[in-house]
Amino acid sequence: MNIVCIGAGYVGSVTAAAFAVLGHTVTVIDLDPRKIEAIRAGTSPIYEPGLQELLHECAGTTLFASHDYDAVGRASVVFICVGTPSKADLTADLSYVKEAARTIGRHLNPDHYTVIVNKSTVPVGTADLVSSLIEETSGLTSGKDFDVVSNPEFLREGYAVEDVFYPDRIIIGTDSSRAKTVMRSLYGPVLNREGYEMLRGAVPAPGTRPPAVWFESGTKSAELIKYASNAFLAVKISYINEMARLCETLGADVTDVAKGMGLDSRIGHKFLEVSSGWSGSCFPKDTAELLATSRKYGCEQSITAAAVEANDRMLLYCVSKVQSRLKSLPGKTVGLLGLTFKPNTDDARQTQAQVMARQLESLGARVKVHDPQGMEMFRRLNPDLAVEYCESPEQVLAGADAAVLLTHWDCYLAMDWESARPAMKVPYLLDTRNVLDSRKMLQWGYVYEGLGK
Ligand SMILES: NC(=O)c1ccc[n+]([C@@H]2O[C@H](COP(=O)([O-])OP(=O)(O)OC[C@H]3O[C@@H](n4cnc5c(N)ncnc54)[C@H](O)[C@@H]3O)[C@@H](O)[C@H]2O)c1
Ligand SMILES: O=c1ccn([C@@H]2O[C@H](COP(=O)(O)OP(=O)(O)O[C@H]3O[C@H](CO)[C@@H](O)[C@H](O)[C@H]3O)[C@@H](O)[C@H]2O)c(=O)[nH]1
Repeated sequence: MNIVCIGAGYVGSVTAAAFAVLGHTVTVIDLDPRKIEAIRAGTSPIYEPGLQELLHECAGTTLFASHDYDAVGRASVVFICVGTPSKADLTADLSYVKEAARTIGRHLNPDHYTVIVNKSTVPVGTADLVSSLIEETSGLTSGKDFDVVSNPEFLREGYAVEDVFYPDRIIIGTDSSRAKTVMRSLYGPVLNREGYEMLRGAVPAPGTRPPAVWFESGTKSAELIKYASNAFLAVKISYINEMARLCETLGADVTDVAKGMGLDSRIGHKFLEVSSGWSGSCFPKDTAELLATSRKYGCEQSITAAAVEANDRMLLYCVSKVQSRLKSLPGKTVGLLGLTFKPNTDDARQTQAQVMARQLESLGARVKVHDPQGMEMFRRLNPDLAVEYCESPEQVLAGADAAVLLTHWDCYLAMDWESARPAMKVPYLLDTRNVLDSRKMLQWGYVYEGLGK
């Protein structure tokens, strides 16, 4: 099939590479010339494990990149994978989706049927909006010349390649049987887990993951499934983080509590890992949009609202731990390890580190930071922060009065903490992920604190 992906970001570049490796002819379109150049050269425009290998395999043979929309006229399927960040009023900014829809309309081929698939996370009703914008600029008729399908994406950054080939479910929101047939044929190899042979071991062996579930619904339900899923996961994390604070007060251990809870198959172990809170380019904006829309329709999602509040409180609680340990922050140096919202990504949009660095600076502390992949984006997104960017975690610890481990990158787990300790002015370490060996850290002279213990 001839496929187009509009947007070469975290979703678009992985989606495009995956379908290209499965043998389709794919053109990825972006406005950013650096991303186009990178894909053409077979190099990854983002840091995502496994993506580089996929791009290397298909760039220039089945995968092409362009800044113009000409390939839309040849495509049977056009994916929309552009960003939907929050606007000032916290609703989703649909300007990129609308612009993409209008431009697709100007390039659609009237001589053949096209399916336009929205993968961006968008408010309920956006598929209908996209459909009417395409009708406006193409002069074609929805349901006859083209259909718009809602196909929300559930990939996780850091595991995006694995998730695209081995999704839990594929949600297809459309009433058009013609569009459903096209989508089923496109996703056939993914449903049948056929990607493995072609990927030469880049993803888990067949049989190690349960089969994907194909689920059809109306467009509105499909759009809401995405927000409902993200909000539910955010609730789960906020729940365990709040429980962690209770554990500290009562003398229980949240790791044991989470393990014990997770043994109930109705609850499960996933998303019960303690942290300073959830963050990143999805949960904050998606919970905000869900709340804004639900309020607009007089149907506030109070559980999601509580999860957001608890999440904000959790981060302030971590700041207060540092503050109470150091007594006063002016003149003190605090090191932050981890600027991305999770390991194995360079994505530094809306992270815990961003909020914590701001809080600490406003309280008078000097802040030093390190991240193995996220420093460039963090610096670009936070030009007003006066933080010192360090080349190594050891450099962050040197001379610091306190350090906070925010993101559990492997390099922080593997570093020589024993040798790094003497360089700290005060060896206080707050491990917000509970990933370091507390016994060893204490033995090496750290004033070590986890969360919920
Ligand atoms: N990042 C994730 O893990 C993830 C997972 C699932 C769903 N989503 C959703 O998918 C969407 C995309 O997310 P992302 O993280 O990939 O975004 P991103 O910001 O990384 O990438 C979006 C890309 O679209 C390009 N773009 C914008 N307008 C364009 C236009 N008119 N024509 C061509 N290109 C255009 C931008 O230049 C950018 O490269 C969002 O709605 C997001 O919520 C993201
Ligand atoms: O037990 C946990 C699990 C996660 N987190 C944090 O929660 C945030 C989100 O983590 P994760 O969900 O793994 O990252 P994303 O890549 O943002 O993926 C989420 O957001 C995507 C964009 O919508 C969806 O596609 C995915 O299904 C959904 O998991 C990060 O800050 C994590 O550190 C925790 O604190 N504890």
